[in-house]
Amino acid sequence: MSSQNTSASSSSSSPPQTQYTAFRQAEKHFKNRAHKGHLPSIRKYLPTLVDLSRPRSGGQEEDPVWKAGWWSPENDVDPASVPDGKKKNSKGKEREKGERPEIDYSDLERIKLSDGRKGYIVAPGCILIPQYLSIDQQLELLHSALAEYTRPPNPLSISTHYDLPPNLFDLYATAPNTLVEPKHLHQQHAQQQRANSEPTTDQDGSKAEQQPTKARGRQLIETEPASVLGYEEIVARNKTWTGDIPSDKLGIKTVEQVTREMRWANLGWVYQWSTKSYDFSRDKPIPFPPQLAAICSEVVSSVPWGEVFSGQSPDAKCGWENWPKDYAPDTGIVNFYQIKDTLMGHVDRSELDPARPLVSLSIGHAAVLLLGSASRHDPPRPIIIRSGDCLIMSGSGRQAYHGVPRILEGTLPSHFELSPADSDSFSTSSTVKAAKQFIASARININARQVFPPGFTRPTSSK
Ligand SMILES: O=C(O)CCC(=O)C(=O)O
Ligand SMILES: [Fe+2]
Repeated sequence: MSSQNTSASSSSSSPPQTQYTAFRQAEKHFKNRAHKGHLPSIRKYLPTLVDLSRPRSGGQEEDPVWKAGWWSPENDVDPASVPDGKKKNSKGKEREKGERPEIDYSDLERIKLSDGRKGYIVAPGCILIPQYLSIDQQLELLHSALAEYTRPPNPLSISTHYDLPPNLFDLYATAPNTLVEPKHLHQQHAQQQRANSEPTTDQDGSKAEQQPTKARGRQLIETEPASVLGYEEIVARNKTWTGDIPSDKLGIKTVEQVTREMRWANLGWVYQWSTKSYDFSRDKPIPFPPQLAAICSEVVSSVPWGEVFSGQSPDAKCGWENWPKDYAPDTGIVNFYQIKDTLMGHVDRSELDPARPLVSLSIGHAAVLLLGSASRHDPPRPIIIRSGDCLIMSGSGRQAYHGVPRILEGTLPSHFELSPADSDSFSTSSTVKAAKQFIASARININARQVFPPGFTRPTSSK
């Protein structure tokens, strides 16, 4: 979890390229939207690129990434070297598709799950299972993510700032012009707001979006891993935390606008973005959705963990022997990305067990996911992550930097398209139709984790 923002990187005030870490360089490459008509070249990253779910050439479903022009040779041009007047604009004409290169996966170790599916070890402890979710599961999760997981008491990125109706997504479907008031109209926090208006900066010096202003980003602060701090220290530190402060810069909006601004929904144990830790002052977590827990536990129990960690001495002791029996997610984040949104490189280290699997499911548009190592100085591997893919991060892979610098426009699989049958049919519910409308310009990522290792007893005195 890290700072998610919507701004394209600026070049004028940024430090020279050499000061950037390898992770940041890749991030900037894929984020760049400064040159219209030039998508960043995916081919430039071909030697390490992973795109395991792409439909076979000549198959029934055309590869949407290819169809959208991401392989086009024109994208290999360094946009900075094209004089302004000569910039090509692909608007109005079909993009040149280029040739789909073959990708060499010989360095990826393949594993067989107990249900017969294939998984690929894309980094130590990190397994990509292409097309793990069936089309029906993708459609069901799309609907649950929007219509169920956004309901109270689950916190949403926008709930700090707006007085939200409890049935937000029903209204999005049936009365999208319903007005929503910002909280600051009722609450006075003038002093804290002034303090909060200082911009935050990430390690490379680029600005992380200010959370209060746009009610969407996440503030970045570096903290020690929860497994190092320990439960009692986290509880002690959080005693002074009084909650996030509503922005004073927001006006009245419609339900449709705030829903499109929503960046995340929190499941289970509540994560505090500003302290980068879970709120352990509650007796128990908000109940985690059982169907989602079942999907995540099932995939974890079907992985041959012994093979995944064979030959990795530090990971040999990470406790993987127990996961098939006792993995039970108790927290999760649902990320909602509009096409221009990005998620900055980060490590998820707020769970008390630093090695237990994080299960990450993708729905809707494809994206470029950068997966690095525990150091930002190692070049990350770009992975085209597509709807239905499942990525599991575990063992030392939980310390790996990762981020989503680009959502790939034009890559929505056809099963999400609103069909004439959907539009005419009274039996298709309004929220099912609205979910398809939402995903037409979005990607959803649902990731599940387990904060407490099984058998952990919370000291009652320190809650
Ligand atoms: O969107 C994704 O695939 C990754 C999300 C993620 O890394 C996070 O929420 O921590
Ligand atoms: Fe993450």
